[in-house]
Amino acid sequence: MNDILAKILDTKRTEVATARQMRSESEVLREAQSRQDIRGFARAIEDKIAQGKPGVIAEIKRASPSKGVIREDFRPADIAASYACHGAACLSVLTDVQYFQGGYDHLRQARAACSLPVLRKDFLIDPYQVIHARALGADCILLIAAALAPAQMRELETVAADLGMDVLVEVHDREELDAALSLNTPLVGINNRNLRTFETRLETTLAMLKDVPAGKRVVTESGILLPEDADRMREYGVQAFLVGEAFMRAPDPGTALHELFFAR
Ligand SMILES: O=C(O)c1ccccc1NCC(=O)[C@H](O)[C@H](O)COP(=O)(O)O
Repeated sequence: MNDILAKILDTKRTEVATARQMRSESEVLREAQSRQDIRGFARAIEDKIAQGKPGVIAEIKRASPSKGVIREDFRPADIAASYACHGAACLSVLTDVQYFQGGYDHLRQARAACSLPVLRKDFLIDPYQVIHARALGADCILLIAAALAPAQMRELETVAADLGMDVLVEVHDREELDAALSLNTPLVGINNRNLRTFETRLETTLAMLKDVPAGKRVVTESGILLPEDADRMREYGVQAFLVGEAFMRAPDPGTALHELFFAR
């Protein structure tokens, strides 16, 4: 239990137990089901790609365990609007408080500021959190294969699908990919960052591409910092990207998105 992922998952178990005491799952479910405002997340990525553009999932995060505080001037609504203006397909919003200084309000504010679909970026281990994601307004959830058994992932995917949400399943190695491929979702995120050691290598995506079957959409995640990084991925046929730090460190995150993907 000495790696950061194990520590985060411990925190999540406590958070879920506390949340259940504060508000029952059936009450949160009623709120989630009453929302009629789902935005197609996978669809938005495919639409961009069909237009010959990259499908960029632009992240909103203040801090991370590996980098500490990344952005001091942190206004989720302004950041979301800037991403929307500069060609993002979707948003990814950190809702974890303890390790990423995220929050539920960040998701609410970002989503209200634009019409882009939103991923709840958090460490989901329990149906309660999936239902809560929709109640907050999320259009997609993240399932991290390093954190979940295959049967758990399938259960959480079913809960998400019943609420109309898409799923991005995240893997870092071949074994996790095999587990992820048992899900229905077409969205397979290959995280270039090892969540236990923080080592980040773009070769992680490139090495695993050949193992992803046709019909799945690879999203390369983490460590895309320079236009050359994006170009390298495109040369190998990768068309969907999840990017955080490169945008969050820039004075205007949307301008940084434009420069990374559209300036040449
Ligand atoms: O980034 C971390 O330190 C981290 C630690 C433990 C679990 C997850 C972590 N990050 C989540 C991500 O993978 C990134 O937020 C995402 O892929 C964007 O990466 P980047 O463009 O490098 O900010």
